[in-house]
Amino acid sequence: MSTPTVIGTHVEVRDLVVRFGKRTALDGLDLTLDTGVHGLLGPNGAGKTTLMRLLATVAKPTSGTVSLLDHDLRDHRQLRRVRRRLGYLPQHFGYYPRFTVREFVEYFAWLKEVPADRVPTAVDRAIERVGLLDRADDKLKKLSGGMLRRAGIAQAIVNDPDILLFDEPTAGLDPEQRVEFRELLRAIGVDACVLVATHLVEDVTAACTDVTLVNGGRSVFRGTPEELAAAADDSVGGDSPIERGYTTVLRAARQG
Ligand SMILES: Nc1ncnc2c1ncn2[C@@H]1O[C@H](COP(=O)(O)OP(=O)(O)OP(=O)(O)O)[C@@H](O)[C@H]1O
Repeated sequence: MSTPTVIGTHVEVRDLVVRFGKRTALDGLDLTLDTGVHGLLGPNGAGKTTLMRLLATVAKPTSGTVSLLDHDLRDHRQLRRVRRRLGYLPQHFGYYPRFTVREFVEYFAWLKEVPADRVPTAVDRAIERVGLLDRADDKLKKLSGGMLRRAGIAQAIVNDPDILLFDEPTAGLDPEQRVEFRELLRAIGVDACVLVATHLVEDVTAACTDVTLVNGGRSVFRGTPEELAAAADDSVGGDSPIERGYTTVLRAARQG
């Protein structure tokens, strides 16, 4: 069956709760996302990775609903269709060290059921977009940390996904690569829904169309990077307006 070309809402999350024993990671989170580059900010333990894992369909909620591309994830066929249209770079990703960059990206093309005749072109294009073509035949174990991250980005984009989830994608990238990565985000975000969890507010300012701030498993702010910067209280410390806005909103949320 072919992939539907008409896409409604990309991500629709309602009253999402995730508990690990007594610990509540997500506490009634609501989120709707469509095309664009969406930043996900929040302090350590806020629930960002938990949310990413749910959207990547590798974990299930305790309660609440997740709808992706208007598909019901409880139905196996719909889930499989959605997975073909997803890209995910986890915070810590596993890989076979003896795979070359090309083999690694090809493997994900196969997992995403990219048609066999399109695989070579899709793999080359993904590797080229992260600037690793000259290292395409190197084994992963020979790459630097930043290059490995770029190989991780290449696997996430190889199927030209409609929903792209990046968890801390710029960790380990050098400044030039970070700038290029943000350009890549902006280009992909024209047609796709890109969600980027990060601690680097510069990434949000430079690349995101909007930002969601989570704290204690709840969304405490949603707006443009400019609106977050405008929320800043002058008495709050920080090196940039958006850092001050982030701290101001967070403190207000903590005070209830
Ligand atoms: N597998 C797990 N078992 C138990 N608790 C977990 C598990 N995964 C996450 N948690 C808890 O859920 C909460 C949210 O964790 P999560 O990793 O989603 O936060 P985060 O916002 O991604 O944090 P960070 O910025 O440090 O990466 C934390 O309190 C964490 O300890």
